[in-house]
Amino acid sequence: MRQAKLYHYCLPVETGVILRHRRLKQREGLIVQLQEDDQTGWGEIAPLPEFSQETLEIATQQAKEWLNTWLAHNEQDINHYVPSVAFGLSCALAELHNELEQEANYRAAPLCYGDPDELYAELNQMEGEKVAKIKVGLYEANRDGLIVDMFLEAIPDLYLRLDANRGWSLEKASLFASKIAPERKSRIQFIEEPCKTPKLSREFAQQHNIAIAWDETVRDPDFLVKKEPNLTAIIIKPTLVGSLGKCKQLIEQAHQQGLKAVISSSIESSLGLTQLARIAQQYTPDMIPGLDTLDLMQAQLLRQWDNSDLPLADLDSEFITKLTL
Ligand SMILES: O=C(O)CCC(=O)C1=CC=C[C@@H](O)[C@@H]1C(=O)O
Ligand SMILES: [Mg+2]
Repeated sequence: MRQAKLYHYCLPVETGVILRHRRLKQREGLIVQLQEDDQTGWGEIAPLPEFSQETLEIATQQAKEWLNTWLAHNEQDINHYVPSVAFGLSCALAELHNELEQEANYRAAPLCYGDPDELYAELNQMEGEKVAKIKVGLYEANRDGLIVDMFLEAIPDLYLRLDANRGWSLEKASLFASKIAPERKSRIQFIEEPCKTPKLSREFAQQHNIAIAWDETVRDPDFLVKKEPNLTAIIIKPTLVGSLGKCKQLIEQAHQQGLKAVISSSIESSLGLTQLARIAQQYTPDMIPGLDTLDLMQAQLLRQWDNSDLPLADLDSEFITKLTL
């Protein structure tokens, strides 16, 4: 006997600089629940404005369509659906079939939203491998370079991930690089998409001997995982990429080529985020995932993130509405 439920959620958030061109005040998405016999599976479908191609309206329409085919035992291949829908449904199916382990990797790389002092305090308390992520390309390249170099000098066991979201020209990226002491460059694990095009990013990496990672490029329709000089990692944001199966394939291809694969958030609620932490633990166990986004929200949804003090909202809360299928 199959049952399916679909909910809409809307949570207050303060995304600050993380989304660059748009400051979200609320994060909206869908929650799906599948039940079969005595098993249950949950999933989150939450297209991210500015990053996802699809709107929430399209995602809702597609989710309803798939759920109705599933209820009729005639389900369609989820890979034919938009990425957020394919991902959320595949998580619900994976839970239903007990294919997603419970153990999670909660060691997210702390994100710096602009105030270096805050990150400094957090890093000094961090146990084990020290890895943090800083957004660059929002202020002057010169300033970014000085701040990054200061962190690397002040904390000798620190590794940094940087993210420019294709914000720099080659000149600006070079100005940034000129501020980093040569002996500290190797502690930049990577810069995600430093320049406006992948071609310029490659040129930058080669000229300055700084590692890069693909994030936006992974979502290009003709993207193929390929080892290249100075490329160390690919960033996988499942909500933007698609089904769990597709993400697993990308991770395997990256590992086969000696590249790292980093599971990263698209600002999902704690429901989706804890699933991402479980996916990271299961498929990229040696890699700290990029999941430090829960604190942008004012509440958690249905599932508790390790050690978070945010209130936990349930299905009866003001943030959730049930939809008809
Ligand atoms: O990857 C992480 O460590 C956290 C998530 C993160 O940085 C992002 C999430 C969503 C949109 C972005 O601006 C940003 C990114 O580009 O990677
Ligand atoms: Mg990025």
